[in-house]
Amino acid sequence: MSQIKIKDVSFGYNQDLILKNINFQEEKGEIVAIHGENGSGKSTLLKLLLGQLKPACGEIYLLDENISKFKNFAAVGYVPQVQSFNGITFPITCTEIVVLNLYRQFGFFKIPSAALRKKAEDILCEMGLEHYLHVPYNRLSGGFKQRTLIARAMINEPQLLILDEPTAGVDQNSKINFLELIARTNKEKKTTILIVTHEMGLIKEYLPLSASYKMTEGGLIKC
Ligand SMILES: Nc1ncnc2c1ncn2[C@@H]1O[C@H](COP(=O)(O)OP(=O)(O)OP(=O)(O)O)[C@@H](O)[C@H]1O
Repeated sequence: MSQIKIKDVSFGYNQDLILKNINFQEEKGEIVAIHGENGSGKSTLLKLLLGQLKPACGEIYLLDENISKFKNFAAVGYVPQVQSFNGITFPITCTEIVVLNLYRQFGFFKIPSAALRKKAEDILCEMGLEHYLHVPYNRLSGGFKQRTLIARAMINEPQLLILDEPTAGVDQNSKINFLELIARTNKEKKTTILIVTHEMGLIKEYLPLSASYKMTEGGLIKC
């Protein structure tokens, strides 16, 4: 069963196609990286995969199901760029950011139970954030913010983890810690990982990639 299958997909925000006839497949347990110039369409491809955009033509399957019918988004963890969460100005804590991703399990009153909060705290501790559980997210360093966003994605124990430029904007040590964490997660939990990156050299050094692709002129070329 393919975890991701993209078949002859094209897409444009207007008449001009950004993605042209893309074909791509990723199997269970693989780690695959995509890189490419700014504006080449990497984030657009991820938005199509997450069902946020609809292809002009072609088909997309997630966990063997057509994206147009796909509902099991708890099985797909998405880690956005750290910068996309930098706009948070209210004092939401790390634990709250993580527990909110369990909203499907909230009960009648739509608030998280003590057990769910404990689950969020446990995963943050696993990520080495035990001293930051109640610290407002916007006071954390870039590396710790990134770990919080990974904990948020991992709390649903996803089969598939999609990472959008996870090493951008964090220091070298945090990058390496993060990549070691991703490699460990893949090995121990057999999580399938798709990673969009500008730092292919670093990714290749620290992750056992099954394949890498370059996005260029609307196409996806295997490297
Ligand atoms: N909502 C939108 N409406 C119109 N055009 C858009 C929209 N979002 C992105 N684009 C355009 O689509 C193209 C691809 O953008 P995209 O963000 O997918 O590239 P990217 O490869 O992820 O870039 P980067 O590496 O800079 O993050 C760019 O030319 C961008 O300006």
